[in-house]
Amino acid sequence: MVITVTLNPALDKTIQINNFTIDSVNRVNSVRLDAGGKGINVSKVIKELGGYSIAVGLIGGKNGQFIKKYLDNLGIENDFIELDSETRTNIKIIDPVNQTNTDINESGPVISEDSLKLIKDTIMKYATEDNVIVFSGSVPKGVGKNIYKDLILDSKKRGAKTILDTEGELFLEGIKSGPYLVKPNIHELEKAFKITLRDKKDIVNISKEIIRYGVNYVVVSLGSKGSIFVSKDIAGYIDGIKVNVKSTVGAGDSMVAALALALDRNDPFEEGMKLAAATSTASVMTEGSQTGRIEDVKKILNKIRINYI
Ligand SMILES: Nc1ncnc2c1ncn2[C@@H]1O[C@H](COP(=O)(O)OP(=O)(O)O)[C@@H](O)[C@H]1O
Ligand SMILES: O=P(O)(O)OC[C@H]1O[C@](O)(COP(=O)(O)O)[C@@H](O)[C@@H]1O
Repeated sequence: MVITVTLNPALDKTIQINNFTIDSVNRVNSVRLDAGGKGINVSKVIKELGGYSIAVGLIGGKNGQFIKKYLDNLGIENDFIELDSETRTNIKIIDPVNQTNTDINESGPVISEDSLKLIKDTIMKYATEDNVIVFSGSVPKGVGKNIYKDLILDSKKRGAKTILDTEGELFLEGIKSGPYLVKPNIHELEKAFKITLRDKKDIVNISKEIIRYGVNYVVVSLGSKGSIFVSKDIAGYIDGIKVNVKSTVGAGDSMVAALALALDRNDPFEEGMKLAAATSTASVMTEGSQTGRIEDVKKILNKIRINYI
């Protein structure tokens, strides 16, 4: 089974504005609200792909209740620790005219030591040989940068497979614990290592450095340009597929969802990679942080080709 961990969930508020302009008054065309946060998005996509997951995390206030209800309505099992403070709201401004996506993400509430202990205990309850645990997204204020590293080490000790999708110091610390798979996007990689990645060769080289920490697979997403995957023995890329883009929010989460599901089913890695490419492509065809549609995933899957490097 897949367990998704979202320490900093969000109510995603997607606002559509034609010709969005900073330093000016903008008029809103439409607003939609979705339960968000990276792990929660992963659970939503796993459900759409016909899989099963449990969403674990910290929620609070009205936004937290909105998220819980949203998941309950979708039939996604969840095991949240409830906080006194409010879950954040993340604003996504979509401009269909200029084809831009602007994310304004709040940092989230302050977490007490007691709540942190409760969530750690909850995660460890699920850290067994049968489970794949996905750790993704930012963490709320007051939570140390080594949180993912510690949780991954403890989960691995108990036999669970782990996936890490985060950025900055959380990523740099996290990889030291040797998660089974990591999925940075190219910008996150450049920022974390303070380097410029000019071509595929540069991406493969930095991925090999990450593998030295005991990571089995590094999957680097390149937005509309597709993705690159690297393990100790193989490296390959999948070109991006041109589609009608409605919102890129949650594209990376869709990729992680397919990879987690494939890992849980013991599918060959390359099959999981193809599903990840198709699922993430389908996700950009829907509005807000909604998942891609399974019919689109199936159609796109036929077009996905792996090119070995
Ligand atoms: N504009 C796009 N057109 C087609 N596919 C896209 C587009 N943006 C993202 N994707 C798909 O989603 C995957 C993840 O996107 P990316 O933006 O790199 O992730 P993240 O959301 O983590 O930043 C890409 O590898 C690609 O398969
Ligand atoms: O935890 P972070 O890094 O602030 O990200 C949270 C945001 O990321 C999302 O999960 C989308 O992530 P991706 O577009 O990278 O897949 C939103 O739903 C949410 O608002």
